[in-house]
Amino acid sequence: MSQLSFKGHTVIVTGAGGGLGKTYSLLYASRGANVVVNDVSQAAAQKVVDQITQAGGKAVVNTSSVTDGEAVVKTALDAFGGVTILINNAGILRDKGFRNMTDQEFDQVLQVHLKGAYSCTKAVWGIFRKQKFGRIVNTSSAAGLYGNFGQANYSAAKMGLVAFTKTLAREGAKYNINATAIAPIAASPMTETVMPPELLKHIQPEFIAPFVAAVTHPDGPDANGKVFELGAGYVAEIRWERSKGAIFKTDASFTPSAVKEKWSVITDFSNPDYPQSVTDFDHEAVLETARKLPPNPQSTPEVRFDSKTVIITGAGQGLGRAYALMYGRLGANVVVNDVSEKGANAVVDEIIKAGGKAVAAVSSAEDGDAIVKVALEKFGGVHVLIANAGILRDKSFAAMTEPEWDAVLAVHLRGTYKCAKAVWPIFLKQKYGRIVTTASQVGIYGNFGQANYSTAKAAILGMTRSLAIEGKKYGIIANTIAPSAGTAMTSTVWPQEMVNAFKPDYIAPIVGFLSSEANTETSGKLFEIMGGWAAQTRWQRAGGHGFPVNKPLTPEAVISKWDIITNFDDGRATHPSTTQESFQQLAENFSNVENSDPYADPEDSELVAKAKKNVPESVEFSYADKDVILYNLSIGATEKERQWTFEGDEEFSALPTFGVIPQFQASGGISLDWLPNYNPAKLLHGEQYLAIKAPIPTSGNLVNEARIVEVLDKGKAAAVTSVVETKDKDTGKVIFENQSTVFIRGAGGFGGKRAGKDRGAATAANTPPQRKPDAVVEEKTLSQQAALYRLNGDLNPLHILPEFAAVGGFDKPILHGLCFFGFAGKHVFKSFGPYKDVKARFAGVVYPGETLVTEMWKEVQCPDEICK
Ligand SMILES: CCCCCCC[C@@H](O)CC(=O)SCCNC(=O)CCNC(=O)[C@H](O)C(C)(C)COP(=O)(O)OP(=O)(O)OC[C@H]1O[C@@H](n2cnc3c(N)ncnc32)[C@H](O)[C@@H]1OP(=O)(O)O
Repeated sequence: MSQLSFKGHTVIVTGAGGGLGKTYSLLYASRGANVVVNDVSQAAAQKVVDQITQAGGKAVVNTSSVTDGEAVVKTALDAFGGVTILINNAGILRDKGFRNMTDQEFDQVLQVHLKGAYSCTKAVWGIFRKQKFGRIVNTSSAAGLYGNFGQANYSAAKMGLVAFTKTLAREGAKYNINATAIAPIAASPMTETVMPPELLKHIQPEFIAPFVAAVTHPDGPDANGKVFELGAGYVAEIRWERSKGAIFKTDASFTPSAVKEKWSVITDFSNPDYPQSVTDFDHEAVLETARKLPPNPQSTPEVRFDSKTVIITGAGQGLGRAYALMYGRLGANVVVNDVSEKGANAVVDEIIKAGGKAVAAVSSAEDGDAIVKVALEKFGGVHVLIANAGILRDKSFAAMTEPEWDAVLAVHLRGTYKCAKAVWPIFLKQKYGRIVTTASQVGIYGNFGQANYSTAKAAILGMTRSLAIEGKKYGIIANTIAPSAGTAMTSTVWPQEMVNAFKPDYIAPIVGFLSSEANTETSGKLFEIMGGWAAQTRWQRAGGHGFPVNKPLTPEAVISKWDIITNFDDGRATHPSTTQESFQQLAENFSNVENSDPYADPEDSELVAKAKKNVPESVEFSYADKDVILYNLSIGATEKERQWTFEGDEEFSALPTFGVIPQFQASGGISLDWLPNYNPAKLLHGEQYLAIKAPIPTSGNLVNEARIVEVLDKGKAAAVTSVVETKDKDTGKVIFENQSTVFIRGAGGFGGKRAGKDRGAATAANTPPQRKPDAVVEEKTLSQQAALYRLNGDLNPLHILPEFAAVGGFDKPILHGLCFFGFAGKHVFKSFGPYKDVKARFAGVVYPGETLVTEMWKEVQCPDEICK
């Protein structure tokens, strides 16, 4: 495809003073875009702008904080009169173990990554809608997708951006606004602080920028709402994969013990789904199945919470209330948190009346310390945290106000953070704790009108995964649920019928099992739950494509491999569940070095280098049974050997050395007239190597690719070796590899190198063992052997015209090298059976009618590990 141009586009790149942002800016500018280089460092941004303008590009500096999106966009409007592409790239790190992370460190990271992306996107959104074009790239991270040690803040922000992207994609689609999330691994001033230099050299930002350019170009591939992992030349899409899940009867037998009994069904991914949105689910079928089920079998001992103290936030009604009542029934000390004193007290009364133990903790979920204080004062400890509190402020992104964004993020995300933070030291100390946080299907798949809510919910998932990792060795287990239940919150958006069918009571048992002592294994996982159905959801990653690391990557190259990057169905898809697993596949690409000219050799003279570069067109070879029979006959097969001479024989086959025939026109067609004093009559076949890589078909269409691999100057003569790969034309499967050396007398002395490289089996020594041969076959060739062999395709007059042979220095025509090669190959086959490769040096000429003697030794090669 022709080079993508960004002429007429204005691109805002945030955090563009270094690393990825700088690389994006340079690439866009080199492709004709106007670039707004945003960075809080004036000096760094100016440097990038200078570099662009010196190269003839157009760019301006903006030093506003990304949380002031209006100011960033104003620079674009002032300088270039518009904006078409926004790359939300700015970011900071404040890595800390969760125990030591300060609120400030948490807030700062969320502020720059999440609020920054929100603010800049908000500022371009109206413009994009009006002009009916816009491209947005949000920068996520593997740490967000999978969680990471010491990055609870960063994981939250980065996972939040995934859902933000998915919601923007839904809302922007009809305005031709596309949003894409990337999880790049690249060396940058930010990663330099956390990664070893050895690693950094492999993960250059230049491998990321072409992808970003490709997905933001108007003619780019469809990446709207999609998420990609990329780095070190490797690129793959990831998507959600959901287990079929388990269905429970929604009666009194739906308990945590019943959930335990069916846990392996919930987490069974043998027949998964790939939902695209919150609506990709057959509610009615689930309810129908649930209704018909017998009471749920219970595991023993019963899952209970005696002497465990459980904090539930937002427990005055809905889901939180259902949880509180369940825990009360199962023996727990229940701390009922709610902002509503009335709501909290009512639930406490209900629990106590039923014989349970409970206390109200009336405060905002953001005041985690106050809630934990109540638990400690009343019950002397805390073992379980169910972070459930939440609010909705649904609005289309165009209409959403900053307070609406902030309020939702504060209650859901900061509330969950503050409560987790408050219980964390207690959990660490007692080496026990269970956390269940609340995401939403909206946070998994994105949803129209819920940019704030989906972002907050996904952020909770990212944070929880980091907590699961950090808590592991302290017996702390943390999971996230995405419940759909009829609650006061959902009743504003759901029809009444659905609210009734999806009772909060049907979520509680799953939460109960996850938060119980009985759950010792499941941590950092995500579950979708509703109406008696529960399933696990995880990432699936396409097999992806590894671009060669020694070649600059281009947007065009990315687009050319789009089908592979986004193909989940070619059997190569994986399920990374940690940053380490995610990174492994990227790291495998470190060694993906493509030799643009695999046969180039720095020692080659200009003459030779030029000859090697001259790659002939591929040559096709079609053949039928009779070509096989002719070949077999021409190397001495008889009418009695019907497997070689009668096409109707059950074992009809080609003799193994037939492998030299399909390639002959390709290797023989390589031009040699560039050699000094080249005379075709002086050419002799010097050596042949044949590898048989697949069963030999008795007819077919093959295709041959030939290259010169080596040219040696033997003083008086030249020795030229070619390599030919023969493939099945339809399947591309390699069937033969040949390496042929021709020896051209009188064409040497051109100043080339004398000795060749080790090409493995193709340059194997030809010295036979000292002992007597294990087998000897003698066979007389026919006087017309060469005349017959010619018909396989080598029409060299050397083998038929005495006058031509005379110029070559022979008093009569000589036999084709490959003819007596075939005889010898047949002798080996008859004596020892099939072989996979064969190498010969033609050390002397053979005249038709002479007798060939093949002496054979069977050598058993002892593998190193046995013989050492
Ligand atoms: C399929 C792909 C396309 C192929 C197209 C082929 C078209 C066909 O139609 C052509 C043919 O079939 S011709 C018939 C078959 N070939 C022959 O009969 C050649 C027999 N060999 C000879 O005559 C000599 O070995 C001879 C003349 C080759 C060499 O003898 P000398 O000149 O005496 O060489 P010597 O002094 O022993 O060694 C000089 C350097 O050359 C290397 N060498 C020797 N024999 C070689 C050989 N057969 N192949 C490759 N290299 C060879 C030596 O190792 C030596 O190298 P160095 O000096 O670096 O040690």
